[in-house]
Amino acid sequence: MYRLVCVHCGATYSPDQIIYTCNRCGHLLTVEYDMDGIDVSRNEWNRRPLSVWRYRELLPVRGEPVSLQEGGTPLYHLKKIGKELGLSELYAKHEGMNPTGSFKDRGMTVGVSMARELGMTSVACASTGNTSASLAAYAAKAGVPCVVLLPAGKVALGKVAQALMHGARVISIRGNFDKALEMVHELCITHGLYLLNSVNPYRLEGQKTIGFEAIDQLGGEVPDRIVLPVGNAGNISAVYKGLRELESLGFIDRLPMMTGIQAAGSQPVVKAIEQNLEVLAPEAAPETIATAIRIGAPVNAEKALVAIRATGGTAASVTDEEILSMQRDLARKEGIGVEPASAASVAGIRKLAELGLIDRDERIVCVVTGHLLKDPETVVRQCEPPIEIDADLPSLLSALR
Ligand SMILES: Cc1ncc(COP(=O)(O)O)c(C=O)c1O
Ligand SMILES: N[C@@H](CCOP(=O)(O)O)C(=O)O
Repeated sequence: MYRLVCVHCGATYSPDQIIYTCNRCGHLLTVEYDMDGIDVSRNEWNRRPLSVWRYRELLPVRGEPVSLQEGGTPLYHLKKIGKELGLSELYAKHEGMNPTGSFKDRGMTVGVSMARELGMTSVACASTGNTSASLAAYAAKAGVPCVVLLPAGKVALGKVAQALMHGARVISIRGNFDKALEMVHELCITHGLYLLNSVNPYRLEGQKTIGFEAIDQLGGEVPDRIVLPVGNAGNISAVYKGLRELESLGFIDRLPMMTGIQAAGSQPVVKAIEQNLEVLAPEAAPETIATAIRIGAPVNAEKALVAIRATGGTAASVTDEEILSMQRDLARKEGIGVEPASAASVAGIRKLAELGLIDRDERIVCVVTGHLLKDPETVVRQCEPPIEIDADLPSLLSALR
């Protein structure tokens, strides 16, 4: 049993209402379960395969989900990078290993399943790329038409390719992501499409399972810190919400310090934390090589600020050069291929460690959110091109010298 509750004024709504913001105050809604009615033990969860659906008692879907086998992503111990930073317990949870290559699949399996349960017959989103790739795939699986709005010229090639190939109607707007989200929200309200951006409370339920899995992979131990790249701030809010639920079930007895990392050219959440603002000041012209987090007015900011402050966490920004340098280090020292936005979480930890702002004994889980192949152009620009040679051994030996 659950209901929808406004995160700001507490107004409540029935779970079968198609609603994304509070009618009373305009803020976002969240899913609130009747915790006394949740009947499951940790042992029962541990007997199931590691996957979003291991945690189904804390998810809103009641029927058979629309699933592409999401979750169950690897948690890698970053031994070399950790050693360089003096952090012996540094881990990366590689969300790029989901079916469409990003954490969005955890959200979409739940969001698209709910679309079906609610009787919705078409879905839509705005996207910096990954949300659209994921929604297009899950809409294809569910057999519903899908519309996606992208900021023209600012979406990585692999992501556009995915949305197109999975059969979405792909529209590029001459404007940024924030504008695209405003437009698609209005389209959905006025024309009855189901909105599957992170303003959708059900979608975020799936994303909270990142935190559940990380704890299970650490043998049930809560990490001291969970670090996430922050764009629209849905993911950090979702992980925090999930951990609060585990705490209220008595499955964990403390919360990790929630830590958000943004790009220097797009850092409204970092500024709000640094300046102790109650309400975040949007950035009109966000810019970064990490296009996935090129977002100036994060819609989930209110929840993210609570998550960071309530857990004694922090927020920090990293430059594009720091992001790319960590993308190369993860690839070359650890064998982990991620897109630029994803490298931001580990780049942020490098920065915090170098500034002496974190304890070296901490056990830290960095969420790396999307796969390297999402943005091949940024990869190729950083690397020497292949050498072309004649097809004979002497030419090969000469090239290798
Ligand atoms: C790869 C990647 N990392 C991080 C983010 C940021 O997540 P959020 O918007 O939930 O803060 C996004 C998109 O939102 C993304 O696509
Ligand atoms: N990075 C995201 C942008 C935010 O989308 P949201 O629906 O999670 O808020 C993307 O991939 O589009």
